Amino acid sequence: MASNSAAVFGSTGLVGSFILSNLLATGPFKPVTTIARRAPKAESPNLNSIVDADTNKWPATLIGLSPAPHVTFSAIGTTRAAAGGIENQWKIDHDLNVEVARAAKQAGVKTFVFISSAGSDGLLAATSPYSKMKKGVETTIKELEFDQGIIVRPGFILGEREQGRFVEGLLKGFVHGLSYLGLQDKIGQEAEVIARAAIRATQLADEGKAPSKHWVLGQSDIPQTQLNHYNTLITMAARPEIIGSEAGPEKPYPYKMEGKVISGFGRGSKELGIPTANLPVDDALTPWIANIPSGVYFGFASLALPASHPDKPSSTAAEGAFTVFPMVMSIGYNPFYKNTVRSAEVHILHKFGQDFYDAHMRLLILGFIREEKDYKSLEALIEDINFDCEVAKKSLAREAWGEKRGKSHRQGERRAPQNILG
Ligand SMILES: Cc1cc2nc3c(=O)[nH]c(=O)nc-3n(C[C@H](O)[C@H](O)[C@H](O)COP(=O)(O)O)c2cc1C
Ligand SMILES: Nc1ncnc2c1ncn2[C@@H]1O[C@H](COP(=O)(O)OP(=O)(O)O)[C@@H](O)[C@H]1O
Repeated sequence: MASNSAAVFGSTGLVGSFILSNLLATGPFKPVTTIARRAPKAESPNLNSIVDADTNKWPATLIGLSPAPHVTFSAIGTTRAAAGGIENQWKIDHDLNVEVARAAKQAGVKTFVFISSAGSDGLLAATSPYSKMKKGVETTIKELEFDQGIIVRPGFILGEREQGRFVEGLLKGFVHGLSYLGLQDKIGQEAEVIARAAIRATQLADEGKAPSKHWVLGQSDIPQTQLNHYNTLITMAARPEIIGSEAGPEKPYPYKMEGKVISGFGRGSKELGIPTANLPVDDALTPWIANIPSGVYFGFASLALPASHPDKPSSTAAEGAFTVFPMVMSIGYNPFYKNTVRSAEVHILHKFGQDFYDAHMRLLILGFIREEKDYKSLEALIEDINFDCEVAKKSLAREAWGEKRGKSHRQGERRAPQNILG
């Protein structure tokens, strides 16, 4: 059994897809196996995706995995409407989860994580069928006596479901509104926050820091656990200066997005001395963005600067022509500032003589540097961002990442070649 392999069930759902993308982007887990009815959206050389429409076969498939996964996550769940009635929902939310947990035990899985629900242990557990299903699975996991059982009990799960649900959209607005009152963490949690808490809990368990062998994370533990994740997972000393293979960007990269540069909160230049050009985050235009981990990425930005802009090179005098620059960017909630809306902000590695709001910007995202973190001081945030800039510069300076154009990038004078910008 490899101590760093993981399996994820429910990987095409809301929380499961974030568990998968966070494991692939940041986790030390290799390989990450998914067993699902459909292939997950995530791509990675470390992903072992097993697609099988017959859920009855999943337990045997899990038992047959070699090496057996060290950790297994189950975020399997559906709705009564999607399942076509409560009986069918029971077969998935209860029976399938129970079968998967039993198979995991038989396979020798050490840590089993189940995404349950906040109602599973209160008054509701006795009355609501949904809570009964979750409670039934929790009881099985406890009885199976894994080395470590982890039960995550979120309230409302906030985030864009693949199908996009209207009611959920309304709820999201309502619960986000509560964040101003300091109540959001107690009522509903972002899908990505739940996923990170689940992953971080497995790491704490491996470090012998789980409070018990059957660890239940309640609603207010969830943001706290993932905050620990931000604070302790990455230390400067452990950060690599170069990211990615010498041979060039690997799947799932590149990601592309584009749009007009919009205003942010005006903190970049004023507070940090690091201006960031913001692009609107639109899940409809860039569906991949809903499922990628929040964090710091790097790549190239092409800008259509107006003819009047002092940084517009004479060689690209034509209006609408693009100039390419290396960039580092943050996608997420900026935990230091506790934003409740996800933003995409690009710091271009070039000193500009003038702003370029409204200019059209195209991004080619080639790799992931690190997760976003909370910081004790503004200085610590600035120090980390400056280190990110160095990582981006060094990583992009390699030939397969665009070094051939290194000079022109630095001067911002030519388009990047076809093999990179496509
Ligand atoms: C490379 C890079 C890394 C960043 N990392 C973090 C981070 O770890 N945590 C955080 O709270 N904000 C992070 N930020 C976001 C800054 O907090 C953000 O740019 C700042 O709040 C400016 O916001 P504004 O553009 O809305 O004015 C990062 C920004 C950049 C460009
Ligand atoms: N190197 C750079 N990278 C990104 N934006 C820059 C850079 N230099 C100047 N800018 C300009 O600064 C703006 C961002 O300023 P900032 O203070 O972060 O405010 P806000 O994020 O609220 O718009 C960008 O939209 C862009 O027009």
